[in-house]
Amino acid sequence: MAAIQFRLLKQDGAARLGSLTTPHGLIETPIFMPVGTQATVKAMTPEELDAIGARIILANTYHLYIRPGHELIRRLGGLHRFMHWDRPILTDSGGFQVFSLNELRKITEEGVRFQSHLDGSYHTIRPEDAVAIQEALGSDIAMCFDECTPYPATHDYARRSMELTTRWARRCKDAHSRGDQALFGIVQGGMYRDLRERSAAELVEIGFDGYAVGGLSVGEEKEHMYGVMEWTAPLLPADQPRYVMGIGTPEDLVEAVWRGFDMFDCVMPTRNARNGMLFTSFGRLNIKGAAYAEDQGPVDPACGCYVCRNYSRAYLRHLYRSGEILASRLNTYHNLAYYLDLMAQIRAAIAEGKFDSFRREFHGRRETQ
Ligand SMILES: CNc1nc2c(CCNCC3CCCC3)c3nc(N)[nH]c(=O)c3cc2[nH]1
Ligand SMILES: [Zn+2]
Repeated sequence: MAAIQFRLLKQDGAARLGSLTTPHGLIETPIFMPVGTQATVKAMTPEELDAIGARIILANTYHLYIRPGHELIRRLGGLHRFMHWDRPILTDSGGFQVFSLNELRKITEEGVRFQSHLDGSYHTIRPEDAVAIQEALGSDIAMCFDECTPYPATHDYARRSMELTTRWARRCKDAHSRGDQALFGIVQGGMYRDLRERSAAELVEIGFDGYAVGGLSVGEEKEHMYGVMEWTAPLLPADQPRYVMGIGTPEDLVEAVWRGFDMFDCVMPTRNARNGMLFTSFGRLNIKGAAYAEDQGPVDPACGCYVCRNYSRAYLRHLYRSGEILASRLNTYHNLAYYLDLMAQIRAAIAEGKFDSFRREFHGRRETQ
């Protein structure tokens, strides 16, 4: 049987309510996927992730290849056992990380040659290697090895980059043989409609278990980001998952769902938490602000999470200013709970056919505190 089964349960405009069945359990979509780069969602235990409703998390091929090594993880029973997470895992192929972590990298037809960001040793990752690493890790969903086209890029560069990504996608599919693991293609093409349409068509022609849209959230203006989403989503099979990579803020999530996407990942809720930036139903809140020094209220009165039920803004501000480890833990817990609860609200709105009014109301009540 196929590694995953996607069922489209309801449409509300372009927004979709779906369910994704994987070997490690069922996922309701639209879904936000917490990022766990080095086999951990920073500052959170798997039990805490489960308690706030996380149903799939991300890990990264590049980081785990560099340290501790994918063969070690294979020998120890795979990534689920290694990190004590028995729900679905999606691994990114490392393309984006190689480009963003290593100035000294060289892209050739064969693959990418780069120096380890840890010890400077030289490595080459080819599409076939990226697939083999993900098979060793045993993630439920693997991503093709792609080039995330930088922004800005000329049409000519974006075309050549997209064509390379398509040739690499073909090689990834030919190399992929793990039957209980899905493989997603990644649409590229920069900010050019003709290239995005070609990339989507070429990947659908090759045939994958799901499709991601890459090359976004790389510094482009919002209208470019939303434009690419609008052009691309309708070209991807309606009965398969659509994942837009590296997205995004709560506002971006609502806009991407509205344009027909099902899966999202972003480091913001976890990374911003460690910097004291908290997400709430009324916008962002900077917990180190002096205004909160004696504020006995919760981060967000509308949030029912463990942190908002038991700790005051004053206490969280104290922890953060004191550099306490608990500051990262509680801030991360709340931010992820907020993101996951937002997705639950979005799913409920689509189920009731009320996503349009949800979207208007959502944007209407937000500004940074
Ligand atoms: C933040 N913006 C952004 N992220 C992108 C990412 C990374 C998505 N997040 C992966 C997790 C982070 C570390 C562990 C896995 C992209 N990844 C790929 N393969 N291709 C992109 O075009 C691609 C494009 C992206 N744009
Ligand atoms: Zn909360």
